Amino acid sequence: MSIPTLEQLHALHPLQQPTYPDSAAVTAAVEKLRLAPPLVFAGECDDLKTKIAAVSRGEAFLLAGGDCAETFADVNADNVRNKLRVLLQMAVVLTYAASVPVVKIGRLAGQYAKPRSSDMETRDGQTLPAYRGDAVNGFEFTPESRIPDPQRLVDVYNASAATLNLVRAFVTGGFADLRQVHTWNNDFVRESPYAQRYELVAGEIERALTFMKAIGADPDEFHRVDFHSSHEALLLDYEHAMTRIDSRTELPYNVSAHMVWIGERTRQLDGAHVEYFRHIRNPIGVKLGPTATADDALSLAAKLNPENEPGRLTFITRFGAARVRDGLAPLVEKVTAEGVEVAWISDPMHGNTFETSTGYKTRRFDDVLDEIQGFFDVHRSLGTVPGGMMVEMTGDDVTECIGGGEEIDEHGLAHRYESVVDPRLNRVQSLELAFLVAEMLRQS
Ligand SMILES: O=C[C@H](O)[C@H](O)COP(=O)(O)O
Ligand SMILES: C=C(OP(=O)(O)O)C(=O)O
Repeated sequence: MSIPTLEQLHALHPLQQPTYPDSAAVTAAVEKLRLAPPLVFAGECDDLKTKIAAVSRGEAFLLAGGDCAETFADVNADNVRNKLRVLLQMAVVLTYAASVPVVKIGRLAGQYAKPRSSDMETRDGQTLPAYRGDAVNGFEFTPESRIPDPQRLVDVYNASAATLNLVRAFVTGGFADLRQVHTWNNDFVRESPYAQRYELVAGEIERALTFMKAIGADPDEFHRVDFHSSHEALLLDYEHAMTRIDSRTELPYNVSAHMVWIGERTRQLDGAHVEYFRHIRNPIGVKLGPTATADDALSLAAKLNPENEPGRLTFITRFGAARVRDGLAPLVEKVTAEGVEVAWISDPMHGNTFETSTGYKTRRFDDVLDEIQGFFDVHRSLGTVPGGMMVEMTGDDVTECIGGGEEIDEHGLAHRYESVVDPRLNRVQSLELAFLVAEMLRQS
């Protein structure tokens, strides 16, 4: 099946695309990207697909995490390492407490484009185009900065290449070695009860490793981890330009990330995003929010995974804590009854956002936790598999979400609010979540 041309996709009027003032500059950027080396290889995407198939059978748990929106300014070693470190800590906690392998996926090395509720933003009486991520325009609230610039698509490629290069170096070059479990915790807030709890887990792992080594077992898996990249494939100019035919199979793959997903706002069955996604062979995700019906899910599965290939399709559900129990159950029930192969993942962030009286977009830690609990409850009651979670988090001590052990309140948000779009769990909240979800996983 050959992939549609970019012109054919644009003829379907894709939603959430920027309006560029200079179309020749868009063509030039796209042509440049078409010649760029791949960021990932098709074989790596296939490996991830196999792992997600195991997730859907309940043999592994998927942990996806990273920024809501990456920024070019944050492409540096400290930032990438901090994010990776918390993800590795979360994965260790989940693996140790629940005794299941964890498939690790970063929302990184490409998560630069954001769908927005409104095209325009007004501040102090001035109205400008909304910020749509560094892939599109600048965050600075000036008319010049908010003009969509297609050169940014090339910048996304370069930033993603630099990030992925660092990630690959970290995960294979010793940083992710299990013998570093203590080191990952070194500069953690010592008073945090979760850092202390983590120390206990790390101590037990260390003893187990020493024992294994003593009996002559020191497998490769102790020294390196598999880590995968993902992002919302929103900007079709970029995603189409980053699609290549795999020389082994002659099939098209998006080579900008191992896994890509379709957002809640662009999952229309006859829309351009679904049309593009049905042609690529990567493992793919689709967000399903409270307006999704079981028939929507079935139609999406039929179109995106007609061969019902295990690991190909992941539904990432984001109903909100208040609606997850009633809303998710009918979907899972019908999709399962129809024999559809799918991994179910909870996104406990996007259905739980609200704005404080002081103007901060935030989420309550308790709502995030409750949505995941609801997700587990639904799957437990139906005998299906709660496959994993995708969270917006950072490795830094930001104050963007309310609650958690540190008890950040509305006033505390101002202390260190750095996200350019949606609020992320900070380091302590992320680790705390991992311990609480590990408990749910153990019980399920
Ligand atoms: O990350 C998701 C969306 O891009 C985000 O929630 C949209 O936010 P908005 O409603 O402020 O546009
Ligand atoms: C935009 C996102 O989510 P959703 O499509 O679910 O709103 C996201 O995950 O960044």
